[in-house]
Amino acid sequence: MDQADARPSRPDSLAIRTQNVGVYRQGRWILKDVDWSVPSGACVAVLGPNGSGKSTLTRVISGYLWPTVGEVSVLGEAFGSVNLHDLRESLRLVQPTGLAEPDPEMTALEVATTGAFGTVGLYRETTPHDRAEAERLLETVGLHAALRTPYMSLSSGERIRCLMARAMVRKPRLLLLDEPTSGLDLLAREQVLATIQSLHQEADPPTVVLITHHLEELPPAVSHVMVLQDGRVAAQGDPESVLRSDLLSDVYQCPLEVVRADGRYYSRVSPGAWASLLSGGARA
Ligand SMILES: Nc1ncnc2c1ncn2[C@@H]1O[C@H](COP(=O)(O)OP(=O)(O)OP(=O)(O)O)[C@@H](O)[C@H]1O
Repeated sequence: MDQADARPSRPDSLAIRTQNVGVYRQGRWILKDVDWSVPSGACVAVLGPNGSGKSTLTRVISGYLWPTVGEVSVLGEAFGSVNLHDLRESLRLVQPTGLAEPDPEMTALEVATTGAFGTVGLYRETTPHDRAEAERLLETVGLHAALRTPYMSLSSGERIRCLMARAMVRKPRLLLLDEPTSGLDLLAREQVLATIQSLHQEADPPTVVLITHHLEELPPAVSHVMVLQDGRVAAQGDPESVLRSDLLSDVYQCPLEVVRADGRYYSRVSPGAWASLLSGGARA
């Protein structure tokens, strides 16, 4: 099995290891036989269509869902023998919408600064170092002009970049990005991808797991891709070996051609295929 390239800083350690992980719900396996190893410091992607199990796997990795079977280790700690609360201090999950919605009246800088303690309200004192780090990260993600802008006035793309800056304030060792480009227009999407790429180029970067439906949304930093299909691993390995037209046509049940340019990947679907998509050739 192919594994993602290790970064030189921590070449020997695995950020994530799952063995035979399965989640059984309502009479079926929504994840099954998931074996996955992610070296520390790598930027990896989990790719798959709707319902393939991406969010379920994310919840397992972040310790919010206990698998029915299998072993999970995150940041070298085996689930079952680690205090998950302590472990979560070292990881951050970023989602466009979620339970952890910031107070809309807080400024971008205040929201980013709350990353110092992992909650979304300014419930604790922050240090000048936390604020300086939040400001630096907001500049890194291209929000230097929006430091004093209320969160509610930020665009969707700016909000997600603000949340990514927030997630980085305390230098997490694992950063989970769950469909960060969902609902964004082209410019906002590209700004988020540029942000992922630049955060990965920070000194001693966290391991990044990017969850997405679309191969267009993989920045060149991604060194390993796992493709999920119906809760199973359809393929995993380096992007070039995994992002193949035949494989993805099968996974997405749509005849597509994968095009590669400048370290990125794109899917092309010919209008000639549309008739078959509407006549039972694709998912109902
Ligand atoms: N608690 C549950 N009980 C039963 N089925 C569930 C439960 N949670 C998720 N599922 C099902 O498991 C499958 C995988 O769901 P999941 O949300 O992990 O997929 P996904 O790849 O993240 O999908 P999407 O891209 O649409 O967000 C789906 O068919 C979903 O309906």
